[in-house]
Amino acid sequence: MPPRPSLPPPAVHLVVDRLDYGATRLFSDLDMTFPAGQWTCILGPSGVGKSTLLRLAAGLDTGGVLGPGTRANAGDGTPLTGRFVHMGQSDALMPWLSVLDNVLIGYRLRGGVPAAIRARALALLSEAGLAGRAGARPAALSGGMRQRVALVRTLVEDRPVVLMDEPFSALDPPTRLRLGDLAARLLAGRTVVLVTHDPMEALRLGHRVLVLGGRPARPGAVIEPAGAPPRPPTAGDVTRHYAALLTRLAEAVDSEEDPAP
Ligand SMILES: Nc1ncnc2c1ncn2[C@@H]1O[C@H](COP(=O)(O)OP(=O)(O)OP(=O)(O)O)[C@@H](O)[C@H]1O
Repeated sequence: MPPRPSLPPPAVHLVVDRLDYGATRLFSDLDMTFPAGQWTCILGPSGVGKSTLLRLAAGLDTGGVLGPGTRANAGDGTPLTGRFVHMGQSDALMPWLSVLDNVLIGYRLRGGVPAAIRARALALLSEAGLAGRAGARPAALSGGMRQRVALVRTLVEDRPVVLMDEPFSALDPPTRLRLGDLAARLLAGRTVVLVTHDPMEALRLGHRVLVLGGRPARPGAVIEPAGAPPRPPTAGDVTRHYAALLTRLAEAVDSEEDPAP
């Protein structure tokens, strides 16, 4: 059984009246809700704004000029502070800390690491194929190993809302499959927003799958594959939606490269 989150998962409500980078308006009149306890997987062309959307949901600085109505809250309007964890594209590992201390850095900064959390971190490192690496420094690891450490750090945080930006991108396909299953199992019942470039991964892991496209960027129609995640790659609804999702992605890429006059 996955551990129960210490707090019930809220929905995430993101409103962006506008976000500009110079003359480019990345978002305008965006209003999205990520339902409580579900995985929403977001795909879209490179540069469309997926990482920025995730940063906005996390309340992080985007470096852009925001409209005054921009806000990210729980579905009931309360702040998300302390209830989410954000895993960005960079692994953000501290080079001077060991793998285990990197995984536990949130607890260390908050004043202490309970013995049960330390044991859980070690168990998760083992499940992520990093048994025996707990004492290593990040520089001694491959890119895929470092990404797995960042994933374990995210999982150990035990937050009801999890925002992940391409968490499996540096992994070989079998490891990617295995760690996707691990994350789905451990994060069942949480509110998860996952950015990925992999339609198969989105259809395997998502309760809801959508493509972000256009400029300003907008979410397309939501696909809701049947069955509980993680679905095997051969699941009927994974294969059934795969071609349509690829087509939607290709259309979104085409519209980026060849905007209408
Ligand atoms: N701090 C910034 N200053 C200027 N432009 C920015 C900044 N951050 C993002 N952008 C621009 O905003 C757009 C969206 O970036 P973002 O990283 O969100 O895209 P993405 O969809 O996540 O791309 P990828 O799939 O390649 O990771 C890009 O054109 C990017 O160049």
